[in-house]
Amino acid sequence: MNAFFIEVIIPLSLSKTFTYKVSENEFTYIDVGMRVAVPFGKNKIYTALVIDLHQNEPTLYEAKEIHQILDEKPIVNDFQINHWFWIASYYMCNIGDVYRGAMPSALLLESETLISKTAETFVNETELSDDEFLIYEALQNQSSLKVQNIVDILNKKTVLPVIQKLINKNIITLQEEIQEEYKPKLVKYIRLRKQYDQEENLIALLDSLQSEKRKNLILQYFQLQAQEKKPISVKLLTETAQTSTAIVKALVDKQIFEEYFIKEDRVNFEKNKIDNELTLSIAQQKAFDEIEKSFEDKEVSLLHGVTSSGKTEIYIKLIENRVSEGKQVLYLLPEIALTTQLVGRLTKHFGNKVAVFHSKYSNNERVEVWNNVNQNSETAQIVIGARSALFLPFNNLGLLIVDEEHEQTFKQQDPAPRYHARDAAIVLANAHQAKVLLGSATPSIETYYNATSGKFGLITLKERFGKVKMPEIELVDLKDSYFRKKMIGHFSTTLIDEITEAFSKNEQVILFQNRRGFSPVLECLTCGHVPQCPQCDVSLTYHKYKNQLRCHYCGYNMAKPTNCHVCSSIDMQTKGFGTEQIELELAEIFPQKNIKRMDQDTTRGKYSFEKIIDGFKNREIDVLVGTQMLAKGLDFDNVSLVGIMNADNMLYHPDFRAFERSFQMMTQVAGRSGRAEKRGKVIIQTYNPLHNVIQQVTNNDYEGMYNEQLYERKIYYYPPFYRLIRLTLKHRDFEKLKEGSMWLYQVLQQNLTIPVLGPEEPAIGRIRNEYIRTIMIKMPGDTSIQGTKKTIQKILNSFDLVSQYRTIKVTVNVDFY
Ligand SMILES: Nc1ncnc2c1ncn2[C@@H]1O[C@H](COP(=O)(O)OP(=O)(O)OP(=O)(O)O)[C@@H](O)[C@H]1O
Ligand SMILES: [Zn+2]
Repeated sequence: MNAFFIEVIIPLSLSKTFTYKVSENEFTYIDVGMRVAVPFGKNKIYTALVIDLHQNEPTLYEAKEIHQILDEKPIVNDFQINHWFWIASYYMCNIGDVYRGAMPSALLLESETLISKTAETFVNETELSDDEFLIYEALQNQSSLKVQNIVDILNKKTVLPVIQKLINKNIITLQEEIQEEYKPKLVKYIRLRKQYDQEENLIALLDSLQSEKRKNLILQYFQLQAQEKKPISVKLLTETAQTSTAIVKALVDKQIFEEYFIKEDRVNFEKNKIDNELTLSIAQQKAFDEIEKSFEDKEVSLLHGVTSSGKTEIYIKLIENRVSEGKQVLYLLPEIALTTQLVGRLTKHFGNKVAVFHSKYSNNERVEVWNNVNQNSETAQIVIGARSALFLPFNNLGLLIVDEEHEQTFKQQDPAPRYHARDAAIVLANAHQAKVLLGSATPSIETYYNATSGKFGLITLKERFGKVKMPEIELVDLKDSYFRKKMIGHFSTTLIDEITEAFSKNEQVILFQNRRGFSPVLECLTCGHVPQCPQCDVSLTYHKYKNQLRCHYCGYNMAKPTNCHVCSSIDMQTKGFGTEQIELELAEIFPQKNIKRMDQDTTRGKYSFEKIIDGFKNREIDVLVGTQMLAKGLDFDNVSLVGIMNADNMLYHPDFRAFERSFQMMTQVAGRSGRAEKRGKVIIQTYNPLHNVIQQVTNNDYEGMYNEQLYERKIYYYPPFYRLIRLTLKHRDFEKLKEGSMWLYQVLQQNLTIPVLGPEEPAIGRIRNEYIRTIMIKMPGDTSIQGTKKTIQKILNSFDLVSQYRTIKVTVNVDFY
């Protein structure tokens, strides 16, 4: 008798695929790329992916039968399956990790998933099937259900399709989702009531008003109206008239003014806005032609365009061409840059052909995009997304754009798969015979190396759009300023003067400080004790607003102590400074100004980032103080000044990329200044004004930075000349970890003929009570990478077999930088 089998991937951290038994009917029905529910382990059900159909009975175990088939058509294609296996092999992780990371979790239901009712959907009960109704009803009485509960309720095994249907109807959701609605910002505007359009009414009104202040306000209103020729916000009016909102409100109450609201993004602040028809400048057009030309013989090209050179508009033109050929386009961006701002710019050109995909989207939204891409639907012909968009079921890609390609967030660090989206995009493009365009004002050293050595095409754009000059950068020597007492808190008087000047012209300011919280540490002046995290080897950061000490690694927090835990002295002082302190100091110097902070602490909610961006764009916020979040391709037209509060702490990170990253970060932040018409200004406060990197930033000398760094990389065996693999070992038992990592190091050392370094205790040697050791392997460009990885994998497998080390967790990170 013939037996029929399928080969599947299970969404668990397992390197093997598994064989299941199917009937002959199922065998003819199933295709590669469909999902099947399968039993695995002790009575657990998982959503597995079919990658092969065959008739070879497994020899090591008896094949179980599948539970049920979940799809009518494949939802994953061969391009993806091949790409996922490539990722597993290149990044040395399990195929199950890749599958799990690649699929939206709504497509991976498993027996433990918690299901709950969607908050406000109106449900027409008569339209539900019996099974659907039973689940719906159960959720009226219970806040959540497991898949197993649903099996019991329906008294059948095949429940996943019903659950999927309810998800599609938006009646239920999976529990891990964040449910927060984004309401576009409404701005309050003011106008005189209609009857005062008539002059006699207006004169009568002015005569009747007793209060000079009120009269003045109305006169100011007219003056503004004549000047601005656009809606007048309450804020603008009170500012110009130098009066309080109370007076405005009094006039509203008296039925003289009326208030109305407009959605922020409908108001156009940009003076030289061009309508949908897009004309490239001469320089942009030239770059565009060069890119198309370079695509003729290069798979990958780099667009190296200075900040605000208008790279986005060039991308749009390139996308237009591919879309008209009927091809799919993927536009990858760092998560944080995926603002409504950019999405708006693209949808304006391509209307409903644009789909957006990133981690803050709900499960339902993600499944919808997945299905649209899979069906090659026009509504998802262009996908803008963060790195995970790379896993969507594209079957006809023509172009992949990786914007801000130097951003380290393209590399996934945890959990596996620890892939680099830029590099994985190049591999995917190859399979589709699609082209890749990398874009950046500050390319990574590796990419620039590939571009100058002829592997990639290189297109350079040196001028800003509108021929605006690059910002003028002024260095302030902090040592000198402190010595001459020209400092107010952490602000040099030069910076304060420039801020005052910007305010006087109604221009906005961005201040950059690469550290959140109020100050890094609290120190006892008597005994020198600095409170430490009990679970990690780091000192706690002081957050003034919450009056807390917090650990930035594990989230541990405690109320700020009033006296030292060691010597009981009450002389505790803060050292160093973060964004919170800058915000507070500035608020003291400029009490009337609206100062907001943008860092991890203020942007946790689904749309909190957007809200701050909107407020700033809207000019309701005068100063934005923030961490590197500010450096991600944001486009504001009224920022004339950028201040970098302290350039030095970035430079001294223990990392081979510290100088490259400092250059990128400062150049990018500086690039937010003066983007519309006028040349912007940047003040960099530093103790090292003569430091090469600071000089390179000041002179906008990317090549200088590149050449110097490349030289260092060469002599110290770093990328692009060497590829690095880092092994991280963790255990709660310090001695065991020490022994185990030494064992692993020695075996690697004996079996590899390339540099193996370590085992090293990293700068933070313990996190969440686990001690950490790292081992680094350096592979020269000319070694067989696949062969070396195989050897490493074998050694790791044997490490796992040593019984006393079995509890040591080892993670592998390929190209971890
Ligand atoms: N051809 C064009 N027509 C009209 N406006 C343009 C054009 N090209 C660019 N701009 C405007 O110039 C500004 C800068 O462009 P863009 O944001 O694309 O720069 P960028 O090169 O991506 O800069 P960064 O690297 O700093 O993010 C934007 O406000 C954009 O709308
Ligand atoms: Zn901690």
